[in-house]
Amino acid sequence: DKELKNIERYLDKLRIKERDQDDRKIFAEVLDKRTLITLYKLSKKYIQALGGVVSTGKEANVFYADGLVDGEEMPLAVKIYRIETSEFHKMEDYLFGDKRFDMKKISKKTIIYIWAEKEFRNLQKAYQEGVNVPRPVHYLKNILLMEFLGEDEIPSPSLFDLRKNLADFVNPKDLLEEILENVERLVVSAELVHADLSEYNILLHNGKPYFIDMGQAVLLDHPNSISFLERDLKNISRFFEKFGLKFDAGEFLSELMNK
Ligand SMILES: N#C/C(=C\c1ccncc1)C(=O)NCc1ccccc1
Repeated sequence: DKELKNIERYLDKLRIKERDQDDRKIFAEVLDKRTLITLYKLSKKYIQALGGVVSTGKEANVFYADGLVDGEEMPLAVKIYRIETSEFHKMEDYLFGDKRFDMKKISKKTIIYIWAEKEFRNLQKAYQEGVNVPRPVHYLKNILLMEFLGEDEIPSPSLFDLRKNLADFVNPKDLLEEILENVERLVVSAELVHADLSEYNILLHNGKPYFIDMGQAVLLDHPNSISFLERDLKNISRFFEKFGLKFDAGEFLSELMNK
C-alpha cells in the first residue's frame, strides 16, 4: 500500500548493505515511517552504510552501521527505540523520579524521545568519568548512535552469552574486580546507578567489562537509587558465585556510601 511504498523509498535512500533480504525485511517491519525519516537524517551525517541486527527486544532494536564520526571511520551501534513499545510504562516509573526531566502530561512518543535522550546523557556522563561504556556519538528523537563494541559487525559477547566459558577468556576474579571498579566509578564519579546491571548488560570486549543499556540508569538523588544499586550488586554477586567467588553486596554498598 502507499505507506509501504513510502517506507520502501526511504529504505532505498538508507544505503542498507544488501547482506540479505532478511535485514531489509527487519527494517521495513520494525521501523515506522517517522523513525525511517529520523534514520535518514542521521545517515546523511553519521552513517555510511547500515548493517545487520545486533539485538532485538520489546523496547528497542540495535543495528550495526559503518559510521563516519569527525571524519573518522567508526563502527557504530544504532539503537532504535520502538515508538509503539509496550515497555513504556516501565520507562515512566524511572522518569517520574528524575529531576532532569519535567514530566508534565506528555505523549507516549515524547516519553520515548526523553528516554533516548536520557540514555545518551547517561552514556556521556559515564564515558566522561572513565567508566567502560560504548562512546556515545549522537542522538535524535528515538535513535541513539554509539561506538559498536565488537569485531567485524559481530557484537562482543555478554557475560550471559559466555556463562561458564568465561574462565577460558579471562580470570573471573580479575573480571569481578574490574566490574566493581567500574561500578564504583559510575556511582562515585558519574553519580549514576545503572539500575539494570546483570550478566546480560555487561559485554566482554577486548578482555574488559563494558556496561551497556544505560537507559534506566538514575542519578544518585533518585528516590530509589540505593535499592537499585543494591539489586545491581546482588546480581553481580549471584553471577560470580558460580566461579566460587564470594563478595558481600551489602558490605560493598556501605563502603561505597562512605566514599
Ligand atoms: N546500546 C546497546 C546495546 C548493545 C551494544 C552492542 C554492541 N555495541 C554497543 C552496544 C544494547 O542496549 N543491547 C541490549 C538490548 C538492546 C535492544 C533490545 C534488547 C536488548
